[in-house]
Amino acid sequence: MATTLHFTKGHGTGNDFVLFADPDGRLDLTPAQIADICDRHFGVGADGVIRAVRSRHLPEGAESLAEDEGAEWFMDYYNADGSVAEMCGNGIRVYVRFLIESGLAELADGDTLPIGTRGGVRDVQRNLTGFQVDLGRWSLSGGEPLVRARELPVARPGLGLDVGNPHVVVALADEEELDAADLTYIPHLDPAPPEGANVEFVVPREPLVKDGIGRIRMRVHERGSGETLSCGTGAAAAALATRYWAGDGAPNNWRVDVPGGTVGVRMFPTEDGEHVALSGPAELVFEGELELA
Ligand SMILES: N[C@@H](CCC[C@H](N)C(=O)O)C(=O)O
Repeated sequence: MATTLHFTKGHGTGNDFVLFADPDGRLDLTPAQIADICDRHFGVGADGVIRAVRSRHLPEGAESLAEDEGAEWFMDYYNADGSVAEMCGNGIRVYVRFLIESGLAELADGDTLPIGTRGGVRDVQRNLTGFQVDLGRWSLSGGEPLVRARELPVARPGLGLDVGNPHVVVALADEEELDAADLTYIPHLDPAPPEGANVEFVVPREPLVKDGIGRIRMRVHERGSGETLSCGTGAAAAALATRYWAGDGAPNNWRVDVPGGTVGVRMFPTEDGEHVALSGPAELVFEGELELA
């Protein structure tokens, strides 16, 4: 029997998502259905699918509620190939906007909305660029795999980081090299992280620091989705890696230019260690209905 799915299409700096509300957790899509929806030729087309479900209806949501009982809503996130991801920095801003505009949640200026994710509860606030999300504590994930991308002259060492999901950041020689990389192919990582990784390629802007703000340009190949116009957690990982490479005195505020626009990254101390926050726009562009097989 066919089911009709009412969906909203949204994006954050061109990283695009199909969102739908399933408050009681009745509509668990299969990986094949998600891949069909995300197909840019035969489906709606998107980098990922986000289901809005109340945390109490999912086992992972129960963990979110144990962490923060205010995390009523869970961001059930899927990559374009149907695989599950722990977190999505652009997606969570778009998700919060979707919750607000659907009348499912409220968020006044200065207030915080905690959202359950597989990477832990994430706090979202409004800000001048749209929304800011505290991505929580970050860590070096220990690996420095050699990364080889098509059309690049040599393999380069990457830096593994965890910002709730896994990333490997690679510094390239210059903008020419960044433009030349063919990210329609999955970059080859040696050794390959068992859980896979999103791979970010970065170059500094000239100058790297202006008015106290670090500036980089980034392209990304996302695990499970391919090259995207932006990746929020990837931008955070790229800024953290660049600050790490720059050494003492490097700034804690960064502007990351991606093919779909610009996002902001900020590192700040908290009682439980340094956190990294991401800010940027969140747009809802159209609504539609589709028949699920
Ligand atoms: N586009 C997202 C990241 C989505 C998940 C990622 N592909 C993964 O598998 O970890 C972002 O904006 O952070």
